Amino acid sequence: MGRLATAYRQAVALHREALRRWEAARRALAAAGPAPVGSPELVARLARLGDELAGPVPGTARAASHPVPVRVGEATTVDGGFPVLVPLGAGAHLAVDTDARDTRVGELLRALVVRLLTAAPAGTVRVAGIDPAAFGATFLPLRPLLDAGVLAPAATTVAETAALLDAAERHARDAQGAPPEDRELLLLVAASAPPPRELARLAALTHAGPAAAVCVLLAGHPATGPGEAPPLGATTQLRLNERYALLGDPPGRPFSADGSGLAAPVVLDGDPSHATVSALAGQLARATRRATAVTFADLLPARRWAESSGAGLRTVLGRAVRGVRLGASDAAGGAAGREPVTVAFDDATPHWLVGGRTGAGKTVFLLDVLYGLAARYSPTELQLLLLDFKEGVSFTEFVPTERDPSWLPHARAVGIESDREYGVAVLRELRAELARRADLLKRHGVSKLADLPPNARPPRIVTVVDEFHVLFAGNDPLARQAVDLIEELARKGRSYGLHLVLASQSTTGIEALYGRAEAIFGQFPLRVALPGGGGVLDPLNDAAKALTVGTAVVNTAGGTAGADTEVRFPDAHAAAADLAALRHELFAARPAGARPPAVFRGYETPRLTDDPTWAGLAPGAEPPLALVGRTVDVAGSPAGFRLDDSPGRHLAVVGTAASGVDVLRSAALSLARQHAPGTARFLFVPLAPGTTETADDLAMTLAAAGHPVRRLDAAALRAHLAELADVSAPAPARTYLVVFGMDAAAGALGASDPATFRSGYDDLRAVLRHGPAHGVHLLGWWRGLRRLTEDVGGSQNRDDVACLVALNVPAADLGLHLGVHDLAYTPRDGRALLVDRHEHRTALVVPFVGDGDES
Ligand SMILES: Nc1ncnc2c1ncn2[C@@H]1O[C@H](COP(=O)(O)OP(=O)(O)OP(=O)(O)O)[C@@H](O)[C@H]1O
Repeated sequence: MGRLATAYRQAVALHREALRRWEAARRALAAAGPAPVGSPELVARLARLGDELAGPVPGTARAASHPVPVRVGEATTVDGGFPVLVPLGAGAHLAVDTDARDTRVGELLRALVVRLLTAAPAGTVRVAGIDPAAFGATFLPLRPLLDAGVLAPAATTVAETAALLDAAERHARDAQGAPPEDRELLLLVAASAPPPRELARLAALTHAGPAAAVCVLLAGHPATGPGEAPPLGATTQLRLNERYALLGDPPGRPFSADGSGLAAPVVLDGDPSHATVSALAGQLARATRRATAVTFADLLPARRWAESSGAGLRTVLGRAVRGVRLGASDAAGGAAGREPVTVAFDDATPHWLVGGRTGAGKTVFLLDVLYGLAARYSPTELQLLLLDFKEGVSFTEFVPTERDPSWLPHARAVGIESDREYGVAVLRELRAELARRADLLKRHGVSKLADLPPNARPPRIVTVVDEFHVLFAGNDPLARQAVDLIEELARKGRSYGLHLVLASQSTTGIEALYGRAEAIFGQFPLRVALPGGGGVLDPLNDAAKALTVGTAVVNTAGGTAGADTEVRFPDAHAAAADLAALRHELFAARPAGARPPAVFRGYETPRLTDDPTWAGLAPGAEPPLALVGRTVDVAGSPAGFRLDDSPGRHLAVVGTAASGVDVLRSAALSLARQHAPGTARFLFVPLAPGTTETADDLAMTLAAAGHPVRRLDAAALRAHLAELADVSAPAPARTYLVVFGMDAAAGALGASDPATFRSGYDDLRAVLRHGPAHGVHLLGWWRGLRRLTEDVGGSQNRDDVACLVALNVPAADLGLHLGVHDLAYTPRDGRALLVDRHEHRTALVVPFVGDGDES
């Protein structure tokens, strides 16, 4: 038999598997029958068969578990040529004795990479190159594959090669432990031989067997230099001479009986065209995108509200990103595996710390988690407190709005663009809840929530604080309170089913945390690093370095290296319609009598007439309530003062801010509403410039409601004060003296009466002391704190005006006036500090703004 026929038989034997799949090829073989060696007919049939045998059906070869026949070139004989294929894939490797500085070798290696990738299903083969001799140039023509995430940047230094081999060995170990269908092939292509140590490691991989799912293409082996080249396992050897390549026997499927290899010299295939490489890269990138797309539906359970939160809360966050990190980037391009990644609030991970620069997907991540939880647990199992400190819309979708009156039934309180005071109020509520739960556990004789009988078990509460660094900003008393509260809640919350999620762009450099960060964050074992959020991980853990938007590292060991899972999570913003549908579904299923969450919107300007407390005011209330705004607390409770008959029940509004007028107006209007017509009189004294109109408006409004009203000037004010100060006179009707710009009365009040030697201030102070007992109350706006102090007769008399609304007054001055050290107040637009000296009450409030249509 001629050499051609022998080689032909060898080739057929080698490709038996491929032939089985190729029905057409089998038929061609059967039809071939005996043909004379060298006949043109046989050569033609061989050529046809060669085309068909060029490889398996593209995209079907499971190269990780079975070697795939891959074409290397064409054998030439005197009778003609035929394609030569070698087995490559798990457990079958190739070595070339010349390195890629010989262009034929570089071309061959690139052709093999492209063919193997073409043969295998997308996402099942990843490629990493080693190219110390040409500094990676061998792989440059494959650049599109790099961009598609299939090819890792080539390792060119010893360190990079060693790191790559670390990853490859990890990959081999993981693959050996994985079921064959889950393995993916790592194709390691050494364009030239690495240094001896690394070469030995590479050689060892060729002995690791098919289960390691590694295929090595090693050029420049055996090394020509001194020293023994390490023996390779299961490797087809290719030797180059000037014109041809000589192919050794493939492992397990020898061409020859005596080990001499293929009897015909081979002309190696040239470079794949750029178009081929680009097309393949495009196709793989598309397939990767399809395969890695994680959708919002992936996060949802089969049944709504079917889970119990007894032992903890659990939700699916996304899918694990599969694959080895090869060098600086991930050759898998972050391909998502099938395995869902679950995160939990339980004994092991009671609290979470989330980091990520702005735009890294923090809001999306939080929405994914919140909807995932809300779909699994009913509101009797889970409640949410959501706090956002940045300008934005993070949690707006959970609260009723005009456009969408539904809300998330789990949400108890939602703060949007929150004030720090609101944050502290929420934390205080939580601490109160913690105390209630401690009592409950004690009564049942158990030490943690999970041990309570199901019918007595309160819901777990997850509190999310987005941009929490704002809460701790500065080093003022408020920041310290916040830190204290967080520390206590973090320490004790675990046992009581209270869980915290602190998210921020920066977790370092928070002054108020100095010396305590470790104690606090030590209670947050679950760390989530989004892009730019590596700060939540251990400084030695760089797992978050190469993250892209849509992926995160989840670490369950406080950020220490080795406990990382990279996860791809869906873009909740892109699935807004699905989210809304789910929210509506959950809303429709809310328990009977469910109430919407308490909402605090930092930017909102409340109006008296919209306030539910105003609506509930009616004549006959004793003592009457002077409403001035809303408290910055969880419930948004009314802010005001009860004007009873004890000395000092007067209201001073202090500060130059024009909103002082609105505060007085709200107080006067709300008081008027609590008196039947004719039972209280209102004396309006507009002294500050620009207040006449407001005073007149108010006077008209109250008169229309049947209340006796009068407008006074400064002189008349003094006369009335003298009258009202006379306690021997019969008590007048309930009287409210409403003074806009009390400080402007200095001239009128300061002068002493030549007959009695009394000044207006003497009368004023008498009214402040004794007025309330006679039904007389002063409501005054002072533009400066010093004037107020002087008017009441010095700070020793400050209790004579016990109700204070401080607008833009510096905290230091205010603290001095009140005799309070370390007052936590930062004056700003739209906020005021309410102080009731009798009730020892201090609260940040949002004063009502007037709209002129309270009538
Ligand atoms: N899983 C994802 N897949 C794809 N795109 C995403 C994903 N998560 C977020 N994005 C996109 O990234 C952008 C930023 O997301 P997001 O609003 O959550 O960022 P953020 O960290 O909250 O930003 P900021 O703090 O500035 O508000 C959005 O355009 C969003 O669509």
